[in-house]
Amino acid sequence: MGSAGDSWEQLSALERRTSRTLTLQQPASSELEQACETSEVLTSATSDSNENFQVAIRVRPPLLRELEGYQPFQNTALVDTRQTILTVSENLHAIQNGGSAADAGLAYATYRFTFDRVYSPDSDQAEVYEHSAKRTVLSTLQGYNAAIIAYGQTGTGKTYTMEGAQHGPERGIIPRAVEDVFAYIENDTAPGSKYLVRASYLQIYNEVISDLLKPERQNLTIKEDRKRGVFVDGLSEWVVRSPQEVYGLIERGAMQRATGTTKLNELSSRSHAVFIIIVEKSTVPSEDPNANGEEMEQFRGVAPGMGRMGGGPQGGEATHCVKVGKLNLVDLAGSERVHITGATGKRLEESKKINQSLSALGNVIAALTDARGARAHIPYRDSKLTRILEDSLGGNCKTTMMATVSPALEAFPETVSTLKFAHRAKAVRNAAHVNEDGDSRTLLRKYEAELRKLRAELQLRQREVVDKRHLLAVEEQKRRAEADKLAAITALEQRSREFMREKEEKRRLEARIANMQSQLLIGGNKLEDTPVFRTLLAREQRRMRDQYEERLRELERERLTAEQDKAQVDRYKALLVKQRDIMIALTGRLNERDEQLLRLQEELEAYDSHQKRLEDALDSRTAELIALRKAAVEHAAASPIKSAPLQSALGAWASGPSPLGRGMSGGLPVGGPKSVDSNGNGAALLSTTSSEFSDCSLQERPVSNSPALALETEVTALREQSLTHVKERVALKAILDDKVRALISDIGVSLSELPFEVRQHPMLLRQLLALDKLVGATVKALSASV
Ligand SMILES: Nc1ncnc2c1ncn2[C@@H]1O[C@H](COP(=O)(O)OP(=O)(O)OP(=O)(O)O)[C@@H](O)[C@H]1O
Repeated sequence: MGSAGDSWEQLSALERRTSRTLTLQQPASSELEQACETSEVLTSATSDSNENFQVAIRVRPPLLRELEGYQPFQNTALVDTRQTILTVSENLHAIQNGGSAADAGLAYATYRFTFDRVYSPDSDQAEVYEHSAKRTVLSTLQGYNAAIIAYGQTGTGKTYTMEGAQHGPERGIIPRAVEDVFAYIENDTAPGSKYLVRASYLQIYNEVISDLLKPERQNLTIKEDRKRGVFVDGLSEWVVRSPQEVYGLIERGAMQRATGTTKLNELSSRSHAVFIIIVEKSTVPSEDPNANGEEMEQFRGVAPGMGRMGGGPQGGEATHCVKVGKLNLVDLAGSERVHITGATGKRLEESKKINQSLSALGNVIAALTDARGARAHIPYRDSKLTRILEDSLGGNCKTTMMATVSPALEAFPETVSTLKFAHRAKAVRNAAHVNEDGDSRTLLRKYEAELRKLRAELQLRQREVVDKRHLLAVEEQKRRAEADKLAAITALEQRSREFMREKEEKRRLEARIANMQSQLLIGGNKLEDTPVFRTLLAREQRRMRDQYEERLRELERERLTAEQDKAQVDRYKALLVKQRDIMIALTGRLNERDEQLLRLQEELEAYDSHQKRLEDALDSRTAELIALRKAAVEHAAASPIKSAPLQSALGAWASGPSPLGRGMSGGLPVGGPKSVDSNGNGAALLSTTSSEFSDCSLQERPVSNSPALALETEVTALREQSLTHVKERVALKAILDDKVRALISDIGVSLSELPFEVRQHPMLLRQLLALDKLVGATVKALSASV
């Protein structure tokens, strides 16, 4: 970091560079006139108008300290009548007196510059504002970025020009700009236009950016984005609705601004201050059907008297056009020569920083106006000041640079330096364009959206309030109705009590009357002793007796009917009980029959299996018998010894034709005992066969001890057993048939005994049907199994 002297050297070097570029050299030996001509020629070469970057010079009046200094005051600045040319000379007196260059002397420096506007010490604040600020300020309302930058040596009137007094004719550019902005909005009668104004105030002190409206926000950083351009992150923005609100902010910020007393200025600004006004303007095309006055009124709530609004509650956001203009009002700290100001310590540090940043500003201007063509690199980032003013210098901005100078001879070098700097700045070209915001990020859009939301909420609340009121009214009605009801009940009770009292009273009176009547005497007799009374009484007694008797008869009839009904009911009950008992008995008997049937069935099965075993045994014995007989016959035929008894025993088998030849197999009919038909006819067949066997057994009797005979005997016994079984089965079947028939008949009888109405009872009918089915199935099963 260099010293303040170094910084000043840098500035001087910049001046030298600027001088070279302009070839505005101090006249060497030529006449002053010649120098002036040279100057004029050179200035005219760069005087082409640049709408977006205007440079104006203000020469302030001499201050008291200059007028009353150790040397007599000597004016060095001369403004031409057209207020565009400024001549500064160390010997202006000579020129003013029509002297020649020779008169002025070569030792005196003289410069002539052309600017967009030059203000003499006679120019007041209003004039400066009207010609050099107003247009720039109003361009903000059209959506342009704009900047008014006050530049100059310390104590030359930068703060005076920018701020001036808050009221009265000495108001500076800032208060006038604020007034103009609000006046313009007030007068904007275009339907659908609405505005939002907000303000910020910052300072750069010792290369630290701080928020003058929120002093706790220090050391803020600079950022940049496509939409907002360069901006200070975290800087507070205050929505303002009137010039007074802005003045309040300026006052607050001014109290925070770093100032100090220097040799050249009792209240010197030791920081660069930037007051920022952002104006958002929303316009709605007149044909927008959503346009109405309501929105305007709503918006007036935020910024009273801020123009005509449009856009319905739905906002017609798609058709809204929002322009955002930003106005930077910059009051730079003044450059100073340390050896003149005599700064030390803190002041010296401040001076160094101020000069450094101003030097950076000079470098940016030099880079922007380099005669060799636009330089690729513009050193905006060399200081906070140039970074913040990036848009204003060579960017998207309409800028007015207001350079202030002192007319005093003692400030001549600084004046020349300032003028050269300002002259160089005239070559800066800005490309300003309207900032239109198509998206919803502008504060105005956000406010509109918020307003719509709040309005909807308000409507809802109002509705709720109405609903609640209605509810309260209903509840009040209900409460009143209940009170009325209570009152009516109380009145009714009261009436009832009164009625009861009256009734009691009446009864009492009647009793008294009766009592009194009973005590009345007619013709010296008591009333009840009179014949008329007795006749009437007897008639009345008769009538009453007749009535009672009739009533008694009626009661008797009713009693009889009731008894009959009861008897009927009892009968039904008895019938039902009987029916229930019958059903129980039937069920019991059925169960018994079931068990019997099961037992019989089991017996039958046992007989069957036993019979089958017997038949098998019979078959095997018969086969054995046949085999034995056959062997005996063969043996007898083959034996040389003919045994008569044997022949006799073999009988027809040995001599006659074979029993097999008569269609018999082994002497037994095919099928044997199995040929019993289902009708029991097999018994006859069996007995026939048995008699044949009987014949055989008679022939075999002589050889009773032979195995064949024994077998025959056994077969005969088996046949008899089998026959017995068949008979038993037939008998069993007959028993079963009888029992089933008896059961069916029992059920039939039981049913027929039931009274007709019981038989017709639906439940009984259902049970009977079920029973019938059960019996039928049982009979069928029995028949099949038997
Ligand atoms: N045009 C003017 N008419 C009358 N008085 C002026 C004018 N310009 C400046 N002054 C006075 O000059 C003095 C210094 O002015 P000012 O403080 O505005 O200078 P500055 O450039 O802001 O100084 P610094 O850079 O030190 O802050 C003040 O007293 C101010 O009132």
